[in-house]
Amino acid sequence: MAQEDTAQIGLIGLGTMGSALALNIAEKGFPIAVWNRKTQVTRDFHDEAGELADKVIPTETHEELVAAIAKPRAIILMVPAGEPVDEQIAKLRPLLDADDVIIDAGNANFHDTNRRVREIDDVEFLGIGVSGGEAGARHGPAIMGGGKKELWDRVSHILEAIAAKFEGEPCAAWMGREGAGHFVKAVHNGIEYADMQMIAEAYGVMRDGMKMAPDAIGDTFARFNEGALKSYLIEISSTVTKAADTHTGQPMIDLILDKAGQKGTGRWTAIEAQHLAAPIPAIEAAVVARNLSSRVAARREGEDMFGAAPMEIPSEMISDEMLERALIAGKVLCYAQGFDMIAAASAQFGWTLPLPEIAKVWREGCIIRSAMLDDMAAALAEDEDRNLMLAPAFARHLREGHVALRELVAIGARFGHPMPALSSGLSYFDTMRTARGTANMIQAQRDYFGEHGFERTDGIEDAHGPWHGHGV
Ligand SMILES: NC(=O)C1=CN([C@@H]2O[C@H](COP(=O)(O)OP(=O)(O)OC[C@H]3O[C@@H](n4cnc5c(N)ncnc54)[C@H](OP(=O)(O)O)[C@@H]3O)[C@@H](O)[C@H]2O)C=CC1
Ligand SMILES: O=C(CO)[C@H](O)[C@H](O)COP(=O)(O)O
Repeated sequence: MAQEDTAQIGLIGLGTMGSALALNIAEKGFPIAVWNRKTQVTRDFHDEAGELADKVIPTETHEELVAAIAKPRAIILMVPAGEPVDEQIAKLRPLLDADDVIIDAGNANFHDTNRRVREIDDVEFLGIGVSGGEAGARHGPAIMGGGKKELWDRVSHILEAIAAKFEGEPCAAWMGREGAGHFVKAVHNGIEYADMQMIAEAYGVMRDGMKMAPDAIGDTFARFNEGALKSYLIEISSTVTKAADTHTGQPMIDLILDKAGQKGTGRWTAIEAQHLAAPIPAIEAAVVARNLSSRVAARREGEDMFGAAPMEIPSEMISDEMLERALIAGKVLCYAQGFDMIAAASAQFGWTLPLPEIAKVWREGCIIRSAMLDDMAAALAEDEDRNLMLAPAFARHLREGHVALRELVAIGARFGHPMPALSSGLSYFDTMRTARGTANMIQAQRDYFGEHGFERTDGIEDAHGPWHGHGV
């Protein structure tokens, strides 16, 4: 086939995600012009594109890139969030026409996307969340779009073509105005953090409490993946636990330092949840767990002083089945918290975020894809305002799973296995089924020291206690 000389779309940033996305776009039949900061990367990318090379137009300047794309142009940015995005926008703006659109497909902070939508008045701008890692970007990611609907409609034929499909339906949809797509992607990543942390906690129980070898742990995760837990994260947990290091032949997992990295999306979700007063304790606990994991030296000092926390758990007290049931309950609670936060943002920002559609988009392609998501989409379509834990299908999982979750968390406390996400999930569950909580004590204390007032159970509002000589 002859080399195309006009591209239907452009892409900046041929790193892990950008290169995979560009090949996916080319493979779906859309000629694409590409540019990368290091020019050699662009040349190598084109040289290595194989039979897709004819659909890839390598360019070495922004001017060349812009000239290679059919009008009205669409250019995807796939560079690190923050300054690199602003820099690329600044370079492109003088070269583009008013109806051209820059599409930031990285993991931007949605506040930055809101700002860019407001500030960029000479070209169009869309912010889209893309999930699925390298393999997803190459063969079908989940895509969460944000910005003007008419702009989304203009490029959606390309985005839907490259997206993952669930029973033929593209996992790509418009979420709402401004930074709505990046917001939904951030919450996706928050759920991802919590789910990963819960799996890591179960792994810790198997490794240190049940003294299981990595291969056996991998087999257990593989078994979990045949039931209600079926999901990408459980599947890859099995794969990574069973892999051997090519240099030493030892289990790879044993050679990885227990210090988790993070690029920001989980933290942004936790921070935003506080602004929204949206309760997402399992997600927050997962962010804290990553932060704590980085305190390697301090943890070693702690172990030297107090002794290692995790102890072997008597075999009659623990089982695979308990772990599986606890993880099922935990997983439901991760998603319930995430969707609750999305609903809170929808109300706060006036975005009308489409909750059932979000669950549908997450059914394939993304990192948190799971067999539960189709049922979640149905439950949210039935009643968007109901917390997912109250929907019959998920209430059933929780009825069956919370006993195991409770036993596991109790065992964790007794035998020194930290379970920040699982225990936060349990605590959330218990709080959410306690009609009479204990915040009356908080209110009494606030009123005592600050005359803050409280609402009485008999309906009297802005009441005060008798502590300083006056009541009601
Ligand atoms: N990796 C993943 O699983 C996922 C990542 N994302 C998001 O996608 C985006 C890209 O991530 P990823 O592909 O993993 O990152 P990589 O580090 O693999 O690639 C980064 C790319 O951005 C370019 N770049 C870096 N800094 C600048 C700059 N200042 N100006 C211009 N170009 C720059 C690099 O160019 P050069 O070759 O010249 O260094 C490279 O092409 C990020 O926002 C990330 O959060 C989203 C979903 C999943
Ligand atoms: O968006 C992603 C997956 O959905 C990226 O892989 C992201 O980098 C994951 O977050 P972190 O690096 O903080 O673990």
